[in-house]
Parts: sequence; C-alpha cells; structure tokens
Amino acid sequence: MSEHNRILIKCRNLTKHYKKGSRLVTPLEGLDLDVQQGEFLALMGPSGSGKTTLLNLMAGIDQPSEGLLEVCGEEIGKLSRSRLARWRAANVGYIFQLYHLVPVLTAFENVELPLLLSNMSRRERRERVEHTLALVGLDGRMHHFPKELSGGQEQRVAIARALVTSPDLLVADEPTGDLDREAADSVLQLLHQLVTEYGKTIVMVTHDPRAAERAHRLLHLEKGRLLETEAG
Ligand SMILES: Nc1ncnc2c1ncn2[C@@H]1O[C@H](COP(=O)(O)OP(=O)(O)OP(=O)(O)O)[C@@H](O)[C@H]1O
Repeated sequence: MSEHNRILIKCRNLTKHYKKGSRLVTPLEGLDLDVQQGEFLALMGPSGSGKTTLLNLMAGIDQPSEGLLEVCGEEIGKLSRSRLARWRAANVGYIFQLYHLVPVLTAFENVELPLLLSNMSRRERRERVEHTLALVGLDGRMHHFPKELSGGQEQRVAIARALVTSPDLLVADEPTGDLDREAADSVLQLLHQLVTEYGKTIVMVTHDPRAAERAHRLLHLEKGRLLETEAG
C-alpha cells in the first residue's frame, strides 16, 4: 500500500458507554470505519447521535469502552493517560466551535502555546509560529488580541494553534458553527487547502450541509451507529 492511501484511522467494533446515575448510556455502538491519510471527512447526525463522542475518541481525548481504535499507527484505545497525552500532543490538532483562544494572549502567543512544552529554542518557536500564522493568512494580525479580531480571524488563529505542532490529524467540532456565511466559506476553504496542499487528514463534525459539501466523504451517525457513506 502506498503512503498516499495509508489508513490513518481504523475503528473496529468501536463502542463507548457512560454511566449516568444507575443507567448505562451508549453514545457509540459497534462502529467500523477506516479514514485514509489525506482525507477530509464530515460527520453529521442529530443532536446526541454520538458525533462529538467519536471525534473525542479519534483525538485521544476520551477512550473506548470496547473495540479497536488505531490512529496514526498507534492503538490509542489502550494507552495509559500519560502516554495518551504525549501521543495527542504529537499527532492531533483540535479545532473548536468557539475557538477557545486565551483572551489575554496575542494571536502569536496563542499559537505559540503548544510549543512551550517542547524543547524548541525561542527562535525556532518564533519562526514556526510566524510561518503558521502566515499560512492561515494572518501575518498582519500576529500581535492582535482575540477581541481585536473578527470571528473568522479568531478561528484562523485557532487553526494555526492546531497546526503549529505539525500533526497529521486535525479534528474540528463545528468549526463554522459560530461564523457568518462568508467567514464560514473562507474557513472551509482553508481547511480544504490544508488537506489538498499540506496532506492533512481532517475529521469535521458539522450541522451545516454547505460545510459537509466541502468534505471528500460524508458520514451520518444516528443513535451511535453509522448510517451511510456518500462521496463528497
Ligand atoms: N462524559 C459523558 N458522560 C455521560 N454521558 C455522555 C458523556 N458524553 C456524552 N454523553 C452522552 O452521549 C450521547 C451522545 O453525545 P455526543 O455529544 O457525542 O452527541 P453529538 O452527536 O455530538 O450531539 P450534539 O450535536 O448535540 O453536539 C448523549 O446522550 C450524551 O448525553
């Protein structure tokens, strides 16, 4: 198999249970799925269908109750919490609906944050942050605070923060959910470019059919199960 069609995410019989009082909730049940490296995958489904649960499992934020979950060559379902945290820092960037930027830090400082844990020199960090902010089209806004930026620009800073450690996988939970149409289109175009030009793999949860259209593949979840697959 060539590098081009390497499977980056492999789920087999993936199942997640939570205890809610005396009840057992099962947001994901018996899910089988392969995601190729360089794929842009959209996940849709009604509220409570398990989309965020699946995204969090793929990103190593949560761990499955049953089944196999291999991501970026590692079986992450069985890693200890500390190894999982290290794996996540090296392999995954997370993009949130509401950006989650630190308000008292500039765009530059927000993007630099994930690098502070590495042993990179200050100069290396600066070069990396400047390069990444330029890549998302924000080289002129590096020293602005989040409140001085538009929603679309804030999301670009958040995307730069997710990208700055060079992860193979980006997961995005409703990345355009809080943006107007124009800003949403521009963020989607950027995500598409990250896949086509930089070889990133993106899994995106969305309620927006126009956002889903930009993906290569659309999956529907319903009550924790996969319904159908469509070409994008
Ligand atoms: N940590 C948790 N503890 C208990 N139950 C949980 C937990 N996380 C998720 N659930 C439950 O799992 C189900 C699926 O939740 P999930 O957030 O994955 O759905 P979703 O499809 O992303 O919904 P939405 O579109 O509203 O964000 C819900 O019933 C939720 O209450």
